[in-house]
Amino acid sequence: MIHREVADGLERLWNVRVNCIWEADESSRHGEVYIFDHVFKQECTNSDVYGSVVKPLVDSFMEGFNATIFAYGQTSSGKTHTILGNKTDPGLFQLVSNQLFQHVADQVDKRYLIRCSYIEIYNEKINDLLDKSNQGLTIRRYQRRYQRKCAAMEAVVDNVDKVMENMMQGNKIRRVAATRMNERSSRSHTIFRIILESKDANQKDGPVHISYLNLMDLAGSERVSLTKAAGERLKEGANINKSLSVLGNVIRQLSEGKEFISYRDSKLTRLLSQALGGNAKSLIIGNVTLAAEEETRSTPEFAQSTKTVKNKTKVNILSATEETLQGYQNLTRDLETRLKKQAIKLKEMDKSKQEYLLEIERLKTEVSIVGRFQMGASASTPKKTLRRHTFGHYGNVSPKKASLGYMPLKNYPPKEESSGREMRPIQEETYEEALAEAESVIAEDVQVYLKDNSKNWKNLSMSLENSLN
Ligand SMILES: Nc1ncnc2c1ncn2[C@@H]1O[C@H](COP(=O)(O)OP(=O)(O)OP(=O)(O)O)[C@@H](O)[C@H]1O
Repeated sequence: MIHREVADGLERLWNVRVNCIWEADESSRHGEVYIFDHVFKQECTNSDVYGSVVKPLVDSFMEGFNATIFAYGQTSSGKTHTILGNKTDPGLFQLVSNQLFQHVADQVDKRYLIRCSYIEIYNEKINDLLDKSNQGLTIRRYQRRYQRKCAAMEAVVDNVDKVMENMMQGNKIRRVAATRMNERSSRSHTIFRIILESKDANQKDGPVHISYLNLMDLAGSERVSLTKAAGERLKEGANINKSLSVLGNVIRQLSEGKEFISYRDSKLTRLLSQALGGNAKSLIIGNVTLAAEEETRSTPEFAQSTKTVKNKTKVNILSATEETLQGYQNLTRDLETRLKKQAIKLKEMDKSKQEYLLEIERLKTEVSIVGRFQMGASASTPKKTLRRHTFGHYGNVSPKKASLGYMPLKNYPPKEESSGREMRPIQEETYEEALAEAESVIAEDVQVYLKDNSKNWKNLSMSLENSLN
């Protein structure tokens, strides 16, 4: 029983001993004793579960058999805790990965390639948890093996940390929500798949063994009367219950030896078809709470029906040609993944380019505003003022010339420019030179002005000539 159940003062309604579980109330009309390979008491840890039932399955996986482990049970019964665990009680993810990479390190005469993928089935839609952009995947048969898979991203992993990194990355986007029964209730079924390819290091063209290990955390069945779900949670709950009910039907059909098995009725059963009646060794972990009657009963009943399902398992060996094909497929997949990443990068670069272009445009506008301001300032200053101040003028000047910045020589140097600096007295020859230069400057001005204002050239030349006299 978990903290919430203890805090709510719930009673223990089930008894557990060795490999049996039965209802504490003997008078219950369901007073059946359910017997399994193992029944773990509530004091047991994930490591106890792993050591007893999971490790042998992982051993088979490493020998080349497909394997599937799924956690099944009502909402809040501890499925995610079993698969993910916590710091003090590591989950199957961590324990399986430790075993796998320890095995790989020990086998010096073998070469391995290990990949992993992580998907969720949410409201009957398959989403890639390792690649956010890869959503709504379709299920396909592959390699003439009647296996089904979807084009999820496969990440190459070569140590435990990388497996955990991928798992944590996927968990960040897995659909989880708070319900009345569980603060972090899984709203989707997840499948973490490890693909192991191995071959003899000394045989160049030797056979390749390939096997799949699926670690599944199913969403929990839930009763609306207990969860009080509404809106989106209600829709999710309905989808979860529906897919679990299809799973129950498939198990029943398999256990009754029916010819037609309704795998196609849900995405979950289609993806699980290998694990249920196909080429895989499967382990079902039924999670229950001892504090509920009816909901808890449904789990041992389901688990019991799976016991009669017979799978046909064999080691998967790829021929040399298939290995090559597999290699090409891997290469294509890697390239596709890299292409996708590049496309995302390009998009980002394009975005930054757009931002740069906008910035350039903004700076250009600023420059032109400053330019206009400077032009305006120079337009308001008589163009020749400075030049003429350098040599000054003799005698009186006409009002027009004065407006252009000319001044009588007797006023030279201008008071406002004296600023404490002593000016050189103007010599007679200097004046002659200055006058000659002034005339040439004015002639230049006239030429320029005439060019620009050809219509008014006569008036202007006259006025300039007048002002010089
Ligand atoms: N064996 C355990 N030891 C300690 N805490 C546990 C154990 N099992 C479950 N819990 C706690 O109970 C709560 C519900 O567990 P968990 O989320 O694993 O349930 P679940 O079956 O995955 O639920 P859902 O189907 O709603 O996702 C969590 O807070 C979890 O930490």
